[in-house]
Amino acid sequence: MDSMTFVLFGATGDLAKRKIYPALYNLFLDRKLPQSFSVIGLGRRALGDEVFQGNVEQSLREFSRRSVFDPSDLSAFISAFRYVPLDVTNPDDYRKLLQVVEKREQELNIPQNRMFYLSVAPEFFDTISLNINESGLGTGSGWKRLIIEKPFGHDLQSAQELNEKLSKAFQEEEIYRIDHYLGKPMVQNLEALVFANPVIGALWNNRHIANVQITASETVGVEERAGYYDQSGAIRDMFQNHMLQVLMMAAMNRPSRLNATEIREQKRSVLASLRDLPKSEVAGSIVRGQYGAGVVGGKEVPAYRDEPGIGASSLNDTFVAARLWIDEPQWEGVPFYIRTGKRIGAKSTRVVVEFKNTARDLYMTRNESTTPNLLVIEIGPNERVSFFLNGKDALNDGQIGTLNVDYSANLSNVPEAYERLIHDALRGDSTFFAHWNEVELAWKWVQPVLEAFQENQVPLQFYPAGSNGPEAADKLLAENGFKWWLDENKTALPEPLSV
Ligand SMILES: NC(=O)C1=CN([C@@H]2O[C@H](COP(=O)(O)OP(=O)(O)OC[C@H]3O[C@@H](n4cnc5c(N)ncnc54)[C@H](OP(=O)(O)O)[C@@H]3O)[C@@H](O)[C@H]2O)C=CC1
Ligand SMILES: O=C1O[C@H](COP(=O)(O)O)[C@@H](O)[C@H](O)[C@H]1O
Repeated sequence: MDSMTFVLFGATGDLAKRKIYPALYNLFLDRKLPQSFSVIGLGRRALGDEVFQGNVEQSLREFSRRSVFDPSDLSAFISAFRYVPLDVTNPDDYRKLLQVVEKREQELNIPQNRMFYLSVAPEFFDTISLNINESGLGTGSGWKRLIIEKPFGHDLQSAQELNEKLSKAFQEEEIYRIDHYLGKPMVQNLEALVFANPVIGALWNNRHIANVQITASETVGVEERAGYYDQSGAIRDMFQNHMLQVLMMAAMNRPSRLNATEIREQKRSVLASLRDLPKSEVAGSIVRGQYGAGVVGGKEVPAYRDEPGIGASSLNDTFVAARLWIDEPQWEGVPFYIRTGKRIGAKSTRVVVEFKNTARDLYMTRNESTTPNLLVIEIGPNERVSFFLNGKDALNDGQIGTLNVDYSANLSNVPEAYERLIHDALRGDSTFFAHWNEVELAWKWVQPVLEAFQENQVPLQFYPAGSNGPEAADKLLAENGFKWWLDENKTALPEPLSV
């Protein structure tokens, strides 16, 4: 791997502390960082190198997935860190930064390969990229790359404007837009499950699949992010990015090769084939919800409108459910349902594929009922793949019951999303980053939904905290003769045989 300088904007912030430093440290211990590297942290605070290095060490002790710290590893890692006070809006500060970067490159005798990581508020993304360009930081003799956090715009127009500005300083292949869902092992695994298993791949079409359900439910509420979340809602915070990324990964066609260009092209093609949802039809296909007071994990929690920083009449969506259609022959007639919400009874991110129940008629002649075969792919908090099949229950006169073929991954100590993604970016592999084409198409699809919400054309459905979301989300499936398949605690997955 190329030696490089990692320039971190937002080095004193929450994300750096909780995710980026632990990720870099784990990569260092796993020998996945280059032999020589330099990290330059930036923020407005006036810190010296030593204090900064102490803060980095503190964050490792608090947030790293490893709990044992070898002093020599730790000091070798920490010694790569320097701090430069910088206001992102001040061009002079970038010139000072350039001097420090160059000095470190000379000391370490490394090429001018520079990774710029923007872990700051999105309103600074364009200013920073412009200043990187104008200060000479971005015109060294090595490569330059930009890792950029979400959110990428707050609607179609702002995303296009941002992209336009970024593209003045960075080529598309130099931009790595983080979507941490793409760093999750089971999201990455969707491709292998379908394309490395002919037995599943052969069924991956409308002849065999009745519907696909993608859920990301969370038990947490708005937490301390009222300012951001009340302007964003579930539709921007989760749906436009993470949920549509999972949809693309689940529904893409077979790539001819397993490289970034091919996989991203197949993903793009899923979004390009999504049936448009005109504003006038949003209310028929989208459910918009907000949590009321309730009980989550045995604890009483307040309604969204009573959360600190949220207005008493906020119409913000904390839950969204949607029915989507992909206008490709492979998926004709197969509804894809997506739902995501906060303050739901259980934390669960999963894809459930319901197969057509063609065995039903045969077994009905014996007064027995079969359950549709289900493939359940749990993305988090556990990683698991389960097949729910039908079989004879020896303990019940050989009647048909549900067999569960279950694979549970023990991923307790595997690299977490930020490690995998930063490692990929350092290697120049953009497969699991969001390409502009995907981001733009995602905003294009979502834009009429944003407008319909804004104009209050979609009724806001209240649901008690701790429930599964508004009943209207169940009706969305019932209209097509389906129901949500939930997790074991929430009863609706078929009860497996005890044999
Ligand atoms: N925190 C999280 O879990 C997640 C965050 N994100 C995204 O990551 C980014 C960072 O979030 P987070 O770390 O939570 O934010 P924080 O508010 O915790 O940190 C913001 C950082 O920006 C720096 N900063 C603010 N203004 C300036 C300025 N004018 N010049 C230079 N530096 C400045 C701050 O440093 P100082 O105060 O020293 O100036 C600080 O280091 C955001 O885009 C967010 O959306 C995405 C997913 C999850
Ligand atoms: O990006 C975000 O994701 C989290 C959910 O992530 P997960 O990995 O825990 O599923 C969500 O809570 C947050 O609001 C959103 O900004």
